Amino acid sequence: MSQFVSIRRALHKIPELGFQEFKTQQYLLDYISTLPQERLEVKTWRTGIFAKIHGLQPTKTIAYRADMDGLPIKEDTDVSYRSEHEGNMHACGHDFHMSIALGVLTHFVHHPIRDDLLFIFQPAEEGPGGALPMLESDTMKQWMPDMIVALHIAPEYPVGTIATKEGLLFANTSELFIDLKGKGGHAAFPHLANDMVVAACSLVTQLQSIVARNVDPLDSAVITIGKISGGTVQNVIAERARLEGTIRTLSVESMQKVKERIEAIVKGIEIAYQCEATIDYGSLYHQVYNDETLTKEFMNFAKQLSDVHVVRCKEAMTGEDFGYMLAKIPGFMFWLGVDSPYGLHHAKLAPDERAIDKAISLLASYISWKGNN
Ligand SMILES: CC(=O)N[C@@H](CCC[C@H](N)C(=O)O)C(=O)O
Repeated sequence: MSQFVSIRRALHKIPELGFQEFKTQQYLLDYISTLPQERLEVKTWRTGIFAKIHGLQPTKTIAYRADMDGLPIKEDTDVSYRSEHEGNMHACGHDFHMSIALGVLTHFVHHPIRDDLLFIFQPAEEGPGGALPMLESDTMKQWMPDMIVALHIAPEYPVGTIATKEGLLFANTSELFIDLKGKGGHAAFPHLANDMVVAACSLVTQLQSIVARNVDPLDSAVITIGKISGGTVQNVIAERARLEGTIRTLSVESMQKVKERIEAIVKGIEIAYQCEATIDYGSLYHQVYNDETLTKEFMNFAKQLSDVHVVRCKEAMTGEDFGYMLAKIPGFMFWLGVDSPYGLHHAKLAPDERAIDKAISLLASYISWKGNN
């Protein structure tokens, strides 16, 4: 087994939620401290890490970003290295992203190139978002790169395939939390209460009409309610209910429109169910918009490699706070095929680890080429 597959397995065992990546950060720092230090400079930022490799005669800085957090999902695999943090799982591949970053970093510590390289280990991608505050940190201002690259595992593509496109790759996202407060009461006397379970069910159904009836069909949007909670016991009418979800839109205009419609529908629920409602949009993520020139150049570069198959994909309704970095720094993100029968955010996600060494070798050759030219 390659060194970076065992690193991935070690990281897979210790998934931590956003801004709680303490063990993960320590693991990465411990590994980085074993490397030759002459050209390395390492700084921490909250639970994240910046690692700079000083180039031989730098003309620019090339950055590579890997996210670090896991998800609050109970792993349902029987692999020997499954999560030891009950209830948390690396179900979005960030364990892959980090081990690949360490592999590329290790390569360049041993084989420095002309340009400076900056490795960014970023916390809290799944929420509340580490990219924006990290971008505004003093270290980032001091080491601001000239270009930036990141990847995301893609269960639907075979190992050896990468997929990307110029321009828009991932959607604009906004979290969505709606709290409803009515009047609880005895299950036998519904006329004396305002039932928030019924209000919540009606609200979920009405929210689905927004995408169907208010968004331009040629401009995609998604509203997903991933979690509903409410009530206390089977024979008590619920006084409170909470909906937790996410909004995805391809355009900024549609995001605005969707929010206006959510607010109007929620006002209607307040009137119809004689309750109070509050809406919280949580964290927002900027769309991932790939630099046209750099993406095209990368795709052309990768096409020349015999063991890489390049696909020009469609945009996806996934979100990524890497979009904030791309809004400021030219660069791109690409999908890395890992061929799992279960998708991202699934408790049985089983990415093929052969993708790790393939990604390290692709990135090492691309960055060597880019950082010497
Ligand atoms: C690649 C990926 O799966 N990203 C997450 C980002 C979540 C953003 C935020 N918590 C939200 O739900 O809006 C995704 O769910 O797309």
